[in-house]
Amino acid sequence: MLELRDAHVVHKARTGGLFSRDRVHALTGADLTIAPGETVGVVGESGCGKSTLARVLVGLQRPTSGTVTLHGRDLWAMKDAERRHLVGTSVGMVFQDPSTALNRRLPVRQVLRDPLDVHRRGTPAERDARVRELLGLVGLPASVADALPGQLSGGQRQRVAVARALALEPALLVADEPTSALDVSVRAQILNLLLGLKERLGLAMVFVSHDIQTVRRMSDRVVSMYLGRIVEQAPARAVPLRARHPYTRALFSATPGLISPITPIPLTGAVPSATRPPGGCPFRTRCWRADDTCAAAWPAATADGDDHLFHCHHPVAAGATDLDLIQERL
Ligand SMILES: Nc1ncnc2c1ncn2[C@@H]1O[C@H](COP(=O)(O)OP(=O)(O)OP(=O)(O)O)[C@@H](O)[C@H]1O
Repeated sequence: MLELRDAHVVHKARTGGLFSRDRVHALTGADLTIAPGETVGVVGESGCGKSTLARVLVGLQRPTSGTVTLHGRDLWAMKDAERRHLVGTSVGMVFQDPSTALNRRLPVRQVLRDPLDVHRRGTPAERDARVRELLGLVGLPASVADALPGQLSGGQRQRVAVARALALEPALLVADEPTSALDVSVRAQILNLLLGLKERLGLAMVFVSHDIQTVRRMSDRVVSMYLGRIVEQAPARAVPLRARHPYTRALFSATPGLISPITPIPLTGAVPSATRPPGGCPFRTRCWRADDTCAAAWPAATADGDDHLFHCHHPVAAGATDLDLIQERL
């Protein structure tokens, strides 16, 4: 349904609000395919390019190079209006903060009608009916239609944002940190809502989150990113113990309660700057398994069974425990 091929995003770096000569490598050589109905979770430390990947997938960010193909059509080879129509009707996006994502001056009814009006869906009466249907779909009473977003709770606002994303019956929903701006008490409700909608509507979903436990619970496939690179894609049931990339293992071992209460696999040093990512494998400066080979070249993808790809010259053995890796690290 959606395919990225060798997608790169390079930004001009900003220092103190001014552009400098440096370039930020936000996304490097990303290959990713999203099949109908599947949920792909994206994990990685802050600044690794998760949001950039999401923005590229929904056509909000044009890749510096590489292709994005939606329903077999190259997004950036078409006219702007055509692309906006194709993306607008096939992909819904839910952002992190519903307070800024929704127009505060418009009542919810108009927020939800907007995409229907823009894409001229149905008659005015059918659009009103769709607004009522959307509110029901996300578990909100019809009376919410008259409220302004500011009169709603954070959880209700995010439900409205989900409803708006679903207005045109997209086949794919991309959710970038959809719960991180919400109170802990309502996070589970929004996650359950998304899971329910996915089942009910047969949606494919890309789910970006810092919360690794949640990504694992929500996803069929987990994509692990480091410094702009997708380093591994594995079935959610295979992580963490059958993940093969040392970074994926280290990331998951730092999540309390996931495997065992032992200390995480220690990584040395800080994440290098995205303006000067190390050549070869960018993780090599922190990886306990790295050697000269890792500096020489970015490793090609290796397959480990169906639906599992990793980029590593010295992968971890499938099934190695955290304790095995900590001992190896020492
Ligand atoms: N418009 C921009 N101009 C310059 N640099 C940018 C821009 N957008 C993103 N970046 C940089 O690109 C890199 C990737 O950013 P991105 O927001 O995609 O990461 P992320 O993994 O989503 O981070 P977080 O988890 O903190 O949201 C970062 O180094 C970021 O500072």
